[in-house]
Amino acid sequence: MLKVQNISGGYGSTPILSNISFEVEKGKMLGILGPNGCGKSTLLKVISGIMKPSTGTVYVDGKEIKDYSPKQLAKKMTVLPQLHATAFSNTVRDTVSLGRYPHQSGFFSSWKTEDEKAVVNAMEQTGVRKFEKAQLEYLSGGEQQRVFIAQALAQCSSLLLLDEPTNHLDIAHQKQILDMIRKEVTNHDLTVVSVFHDINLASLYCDEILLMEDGKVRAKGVPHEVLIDDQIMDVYKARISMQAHPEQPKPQMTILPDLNELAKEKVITVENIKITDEYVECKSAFPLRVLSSAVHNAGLGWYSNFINRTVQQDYNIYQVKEEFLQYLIEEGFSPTNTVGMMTAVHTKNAIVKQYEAPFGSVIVMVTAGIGNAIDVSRSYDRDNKNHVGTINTWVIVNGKLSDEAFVQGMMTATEAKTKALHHEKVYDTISNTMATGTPTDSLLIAATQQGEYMQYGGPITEVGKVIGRGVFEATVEAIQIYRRGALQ
Ligand SMILES: Nc1ncnc2c1ncn2[C@@H]1O[C@H](COP(=O)(O)OP(=O)(O)OP(=O)(O)O)[C@@H](O)[C@H]1O
Repeated sequence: MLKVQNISGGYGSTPILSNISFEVEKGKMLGILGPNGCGKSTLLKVISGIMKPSTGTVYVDGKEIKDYSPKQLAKKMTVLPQLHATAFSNTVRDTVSLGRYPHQSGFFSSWKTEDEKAVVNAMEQTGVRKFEKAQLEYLSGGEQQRVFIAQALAQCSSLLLLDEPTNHLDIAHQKQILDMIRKEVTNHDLTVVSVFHDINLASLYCDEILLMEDGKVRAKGVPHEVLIDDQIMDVYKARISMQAHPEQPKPQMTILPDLNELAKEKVITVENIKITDEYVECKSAFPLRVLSSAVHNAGLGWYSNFINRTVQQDYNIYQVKEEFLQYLIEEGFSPTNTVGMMTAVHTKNAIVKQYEAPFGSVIVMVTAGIGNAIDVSRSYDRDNKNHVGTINTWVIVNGKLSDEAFVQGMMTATEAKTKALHHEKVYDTISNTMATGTPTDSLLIAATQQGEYMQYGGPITEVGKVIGRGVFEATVEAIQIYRRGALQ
């Protein structure tokens, strides 16, 4: 659909673009990214024919753009430049109707049903029909932007060139406009080339990304191939981290700020752990990075409080999440800053230990109810009912863990727990084989993210050695206490 070949050019004698080549297939959306001043808008001007390159060629549908008449080209291609504050004295409807000019023979003299349909449809899609009689100059920046998007859509061309289309729009309208453009791409084979400043929106909505740097193409490809931490940090000269999107296989970027307060030394010790009749609590003055399978706030996040709450054996497990949230609120815990587990084991049977390591200390907390212990390799033989009996484990590391160290730390802790069950000869009473855990065990790995950086958390790393030993010893002790009949 669009082929850009060896484009170089600039303003006067100042070169801006240098040997740019790429293609966009029909029905695809390409996002152009790059730092301020790298030449994104200049490239759009060359593609649209507004600016002549010093060398190179732009083809649309196999034909050079210079071989199209302006009207023919406007039927093929619509350009939405960056919105600048200007006073427009036109109504919204008239502004959108201007998009139909390539389809007119004499201006407005040949207004047809299909023109009317295109204008109304574009106003409805962009949510501006309610303003159709209003003067454009009285609309907000975001509303004006939507009117210009409607004008571009009313043109009904097969190639849309957009320069920061969501500039000025709030998140609901960013989503509405981009969802709508995406739908046109997917359902009606519209081809889109759009400049973005928001890397995350470009990643979410575009099939491919063209990353520019100093007037050149630094990379082009599908979002996960182009939006790589090191490459983005190098091009934008900013510290960032790429994370997985919760619903789509599209990487999302987070800025990593250089905040001084992060540098202050922060340490967790056994003094931070308090045991009441109702729960074991770890209260920190600062948030820790946590990966857990807890009841409340499972997954990866930052939290300052962890609680392991004792409940009665007849606790109604069907409304656990709602009830736990209510409990946290009543007890004065911040639901968004607390990770919560529950157990039928009395808090007085919790084992809390501190281990010193070369990088700092590690705190381990375990409560072990083994009345429902199972052999995971034989769980297919069981019913699906939940019974009382859970092993809850916390591992709190005074150190800085990578994502893989968090996951490896969980594996190391799980293996240590299973080894403790074997050491204590805990059996699955149904299969009559050695148990490996219980069906409802919870595990939490937390790290202060201060001090020594640890890339790995497996059994022979410094942190893995402490996790392995600590979880094993604490779980053995917790099982022995349980067996002494201390369960309430
Ligand atoms: N009309 C002009 N005359 C002279 N120089 C210009 C003109 N327009 C842009 N430039 C220069 O060309 C370079 C590229 O500008 P361009 O607008 O293409 O960058 P951009 O990547 O779109 O930037 P931004 O992200 O800030 O919108 C900049 O150094 C800019 O100052």
